[in-house]
Amino acid sequence: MGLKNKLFLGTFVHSKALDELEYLHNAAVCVDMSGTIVAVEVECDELRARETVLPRLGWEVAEVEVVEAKEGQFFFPGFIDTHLHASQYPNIGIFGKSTLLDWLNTYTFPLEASLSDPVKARQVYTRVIRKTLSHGTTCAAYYATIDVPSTNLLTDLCLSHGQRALVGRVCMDQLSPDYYRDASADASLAATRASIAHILRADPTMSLVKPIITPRFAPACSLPLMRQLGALARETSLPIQTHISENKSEIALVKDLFPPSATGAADDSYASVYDAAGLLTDKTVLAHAVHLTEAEADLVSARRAKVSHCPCSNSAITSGAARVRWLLDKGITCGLGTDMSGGYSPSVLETARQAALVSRHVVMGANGLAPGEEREKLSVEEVLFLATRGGAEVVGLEGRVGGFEVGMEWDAQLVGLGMIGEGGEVEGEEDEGGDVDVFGWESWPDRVAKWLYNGDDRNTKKVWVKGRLVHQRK
Ligand SMILES: O=c1[nH]c(=O)c2nc[nH]c2[nH]1
Ligand SMILES: [Zn+2]
Repeated sequence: MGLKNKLFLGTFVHSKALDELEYLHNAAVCVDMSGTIVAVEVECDELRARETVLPRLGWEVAEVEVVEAKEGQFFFPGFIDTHLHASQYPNIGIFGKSTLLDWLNTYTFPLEASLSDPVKARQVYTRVIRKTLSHGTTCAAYYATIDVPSTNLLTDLCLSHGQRALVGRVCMDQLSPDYYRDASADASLAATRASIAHILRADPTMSLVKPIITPRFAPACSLPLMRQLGALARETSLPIQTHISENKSEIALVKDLFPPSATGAADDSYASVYDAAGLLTDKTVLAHAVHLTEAEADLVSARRAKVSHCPCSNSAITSGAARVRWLLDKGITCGLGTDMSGGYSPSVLETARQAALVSRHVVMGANGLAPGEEREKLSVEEVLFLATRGGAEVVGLEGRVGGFEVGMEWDAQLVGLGMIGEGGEVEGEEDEGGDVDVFGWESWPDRVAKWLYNGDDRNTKKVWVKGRLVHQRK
């Protein structure tokens, strides 16, 4: 791929802990040809890096590519979108006043079914990858559709565009329209195996793309199918993604469809249905988890399953306000999901902003719950943790991406804010800051807060995955 050793210079910001961002100023990060961070040096300008760090690494100074963050710019880990439907991208913003079950039938199933057209699938999947990369999403956990060839195409496009991804063929063999349903549990399993085999052929070491077993959600899956997918997860050690407790009517439907007499579970809760089928593992990503009961959250925690918090979607299709602090207090690992197109935005930054705001609604009293305590509020630092390190743990990439440490891979974005000069103009033609104006007197935490609340893709200047430049703002 013609990759070179790289030297990144400037300010680096990443999460140290849930509520703590670390600011490394005047720092140098060296990334080798494989995309791995091999040195992180503070108090290190270009001269010092050339004279001491590069020789120590045995690198030819002339062959190193240097990328410098200018005044007002900083490097930040790439975002991890832990839940989105690549196939629904054309529908973002289109949901009217629907709620989950009518939204699926009205907007979603017809669109997903139409992507069995390979020309349309290529158009949509190319666009969603480009768009999410342009918003700094370096890793995405994608739902595709039930169609194997177009799901394979999504894998191929992630690889050619260089986006890290988990790709899931959607499994659904009941309670969905005739035109969009797997013919049987066995057919669903066989198709899933075919899409897994394709990924393993295309990326044998799963260095960029990994398969993820994807039962759509309990109502659309028969018990035999869920059990077979649970067995497949045990056989392959692959991750699982599904939805849980998003909407009250959905939960009532699950209780009707899966009584304990059928599942063998101790109760009729949504989490118990998945658990009884072997789908609640430490590699399971559960989207939403808005209305979990205390006992369900304890079960999710005991199984070490993860939660993808999708605040844009939960507000858009009126699902409710997930209690993230409560989930975190239970020891459940959480990340953020745009959940396009239940969610209206391709941006994890927007999702982080909405996570902060929804947590304030929890404090004010949402979901028919009594107003929560102040501490339910999520801070700027916390939502950015969820968008990076939290997301990495949700998708099983902790220690590999989500921060700037030796041994981690360089999945990163260069963020630029508008620096305002004395005349009130943005300094430097190409340094558009979008809605983020920085006057120069703000502290670094305040600059990052301004980015969180007003930033967008105009601030995402460059994006790398595994050391490869995969997006550059024109
Ligand atoms: O947000 C959601 N999007 C979906 O496509 C879906 N399918 C089942 N449940 C769902 N929830
Ligand atoms: Zn979803």
